[in-house]
Amino acid sequence: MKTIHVGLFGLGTVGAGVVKSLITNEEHIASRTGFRVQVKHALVQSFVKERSVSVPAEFLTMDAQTILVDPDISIVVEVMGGVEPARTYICAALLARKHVVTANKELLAKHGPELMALAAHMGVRLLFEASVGGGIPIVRTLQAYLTANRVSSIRGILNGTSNYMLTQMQVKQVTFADALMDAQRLGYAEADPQSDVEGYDAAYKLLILSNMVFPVQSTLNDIKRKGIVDITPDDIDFASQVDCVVKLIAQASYVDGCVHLDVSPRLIDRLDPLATVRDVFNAVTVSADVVGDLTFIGRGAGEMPTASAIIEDIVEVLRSPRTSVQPLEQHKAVGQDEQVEFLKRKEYYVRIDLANPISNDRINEEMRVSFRESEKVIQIGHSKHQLSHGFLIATEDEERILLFVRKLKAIKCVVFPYEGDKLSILPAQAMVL
Ligand SMILES: NC(=O)C1=CN([C@@H]2O[C@H](COP(=O)(O)OP(=O)(O)OC[C@H]3O[C@@H](n4cnc5c(N)ncnc54)[C@H](OP(=O)(O)O)[C@@H]3O)[C@@H](O)[C@H]2O)C=CC1
Ligand SMILES: N[C@@H](CC=O)C(=O)O
Repeated sequence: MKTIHVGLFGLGTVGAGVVKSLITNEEHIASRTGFRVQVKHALVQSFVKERSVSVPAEFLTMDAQTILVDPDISIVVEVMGGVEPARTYICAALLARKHVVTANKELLAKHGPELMALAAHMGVRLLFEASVGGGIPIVRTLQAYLTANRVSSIRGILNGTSNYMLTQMQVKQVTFADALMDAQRLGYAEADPQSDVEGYDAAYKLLILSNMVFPVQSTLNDIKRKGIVDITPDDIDFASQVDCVVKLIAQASYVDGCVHLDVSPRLIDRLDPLATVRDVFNAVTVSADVVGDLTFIGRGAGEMPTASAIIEDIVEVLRSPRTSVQPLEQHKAVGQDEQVEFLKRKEYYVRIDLANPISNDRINEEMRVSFRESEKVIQIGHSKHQLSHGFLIATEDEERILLFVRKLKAIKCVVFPYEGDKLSILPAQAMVL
């Protein structure tokens, strides 16, 4: 039986998971593919760092050339993260006619088209299942099993760290900082966790999916992005008062020849299927013209789920060293900044943090002058000392929310979409509870 030698760029959380599972499942993979798959070298930055997998000293290298010039290594797995030097090493591997498997969403979101073109030119494969949704097989499903469908939207939870943190804050009442530390300890967070909590990571993944299914090529600049950094336990509490939960939702829609991309926290109804997606789980609903809606759910981050996606890509290379799927023909986006009418948000969750306590009478008075009778406002809660107030507001004009906030001399205001149904069942008039 032939042995396939793999070179790893990186031996952190994901790299260690790949090594462990290739060892554990070596016989199983051999029986299913007819190949033995073994990692020969791993590129690291330190020889002395403690690792979750024990490897012989000669296995590690700090010189990328050890992998790049080794003729035995036919598949390179890039799990180091970041743009450089990952991009340079991947290009060098492709130029050396090695297949590349990567989990690097940031690199793909920023340089995906050029790397894919290089792989196609060199006649080798560049696979990236692990870059979106951790262990969920969403990338190949979209590429290979929805080719005859036209996709109209993708909506989901694409960042395991944020979802884990929001769940911990909701269920165990832990602070934002403690929840983040926990996510880092569990290996879910990026090396720079700002990428997770500021919504960049989810935006990279949304862009990768969007560019696979829509005929218009988008860039990171086309994404409206907001992360969970401003979310407080009060938001989670106010959300529960109206049977909602806070989730970081990534959404891509293709309407009238334009792609609309948005990553933001949202108050979603607790009966929304995404509301039950907890902890590190991710979920993606794809809507397509022939098949209808398909929902995928699974662990979106962590050592083993991500290793699973990488190994399935390695197996895919063994089965099909030449791609059989034609990429979608795309044209560049033009004039996409105008949101189409039905995508415009009209219902908002608003939290106002004030420097001094304020009475409900005063809030009521400001509301009367700030909002029209046709607009709807409910106060859904306030913190113990009335310093933090939560509202649901239905308005055609987001500016009026800011005007209302300014009148209260608030020091901080958080506004994001509300997707529950409490406002729709109210009569059209401003009111305070
Ligand atoms: N963690 C997860 O759940 C998931 C991660 N990903 C992606 O997978 C990739 C890896 O993530 P993860 O394993 O968590 O990251 P880690 O930070 O745990 O590991 C990174 C590894 O790369 C090595 N490395 C980094 N920079 C260099 C460099 N310049 N030269 C040599 N070696 C380098 C590090 O070496 P050393 O150990 O010596 O420091 C380390 O072994 C990232 O792109 C991430 O976005 C994708 C899906 C899920
Ligand atoms: N940091 C990422 C890791 C997987 O892509 C996440 O939390 O989702």
